[in-house]
Amino acid sequence: MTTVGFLGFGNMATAIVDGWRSTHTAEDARILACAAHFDALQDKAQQRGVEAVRTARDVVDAADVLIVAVKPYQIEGIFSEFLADVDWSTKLIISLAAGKLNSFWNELLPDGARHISTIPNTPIAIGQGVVVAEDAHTLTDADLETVRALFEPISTLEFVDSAHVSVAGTLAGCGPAYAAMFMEALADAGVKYGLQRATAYRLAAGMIAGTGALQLSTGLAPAVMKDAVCSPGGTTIQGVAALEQTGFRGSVISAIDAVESSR
Ligand SMILES: NC(=O)C1=CN([C@@H]2O[C@H](COP(=O)(O)OP(=O)(O)OC[C@H]3O[C@@H](n4cnc5c(N)ncnc54)[C@H](O)[C@@H]3O)[C@@H](O)[C@H]2O)C=CC1
Ligand SMILES: O=C(O)[C@@H]1CCC=N1
Repeated sequence: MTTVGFLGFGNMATAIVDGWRSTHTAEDARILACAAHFDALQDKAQQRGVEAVRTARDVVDAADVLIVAVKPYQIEGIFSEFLADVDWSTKLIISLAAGKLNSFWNELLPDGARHISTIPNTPIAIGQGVVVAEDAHTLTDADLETVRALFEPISTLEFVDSAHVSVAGTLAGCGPAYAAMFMEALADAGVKYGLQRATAYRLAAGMIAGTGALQLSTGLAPAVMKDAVCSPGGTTIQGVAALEQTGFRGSVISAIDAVESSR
């Protein structure tokens, strides 16, 4: 039986376990987790059939697959407590930490450590995530099969070269926040015109889900999809023109710029 250990059990770790539970993935694994506050962890873990343990060292010692789900800036401090005392070649390490790539892990861990850097996103909680994985890693073929077995049932797993893994992770990993803001703005507009908020959310979310599914299914360029909605002299093009006046596309690109320049 594989033991999967979560170092940190916050938003992303719980989303992954929720995704596994909703897709009957990793059902025969023992799953354990630690967090900064044991009492709060116990509730979250118990609800999900996860064993709560007190320290990072407890997780590391028990885990065959170690999922690093603490904030990126915490990693070195946490690992320094036991770095020299662990046989890292016995562990498959999956990092979720934004900005901590293969080169970081190569420097932190001794030769022979088996690690891969990924950036998941929150829709993984319902089995519809995107996981960006760096194509430079130190995993064996068998380890890669394990990564696929854990992530493919709950996400689209996309391997990206080291030079582009950061922006890919930003687009897919931070993107749900921006998509949620778009949904909120559409709903606010609906409410402004008298729609019930719950109705407005259903409409906005269904529209975004359907538009994404249409693109994935047809492979159409988003520009073509937009043109198909804009009849000549029609109403949608009025909205397109208004969005351009306030720099809609430029705003989105600036958001990605802001994330990338903060790394
Ligand atoms: N939230 C998201 O949408 C995404 C998050 N990530 C990455 O996932 C990682 C976790 O992010 P979130 O889950 O959002 O953060 P979070 O703040 O929700 O969870 C962090 C967890 O680490 C625990 N923790 C803090 N100090 C600890 C310590 N000394 N020892 C053990 N556990 C400790 C906290 O108690 C908490 O359970 C980050 O590295 C982030 O870059 C990556 C992609 C998307
Ligand atoms: O904002 C964050 O730090 C994480 C990284 C990717 C998405 N959320």
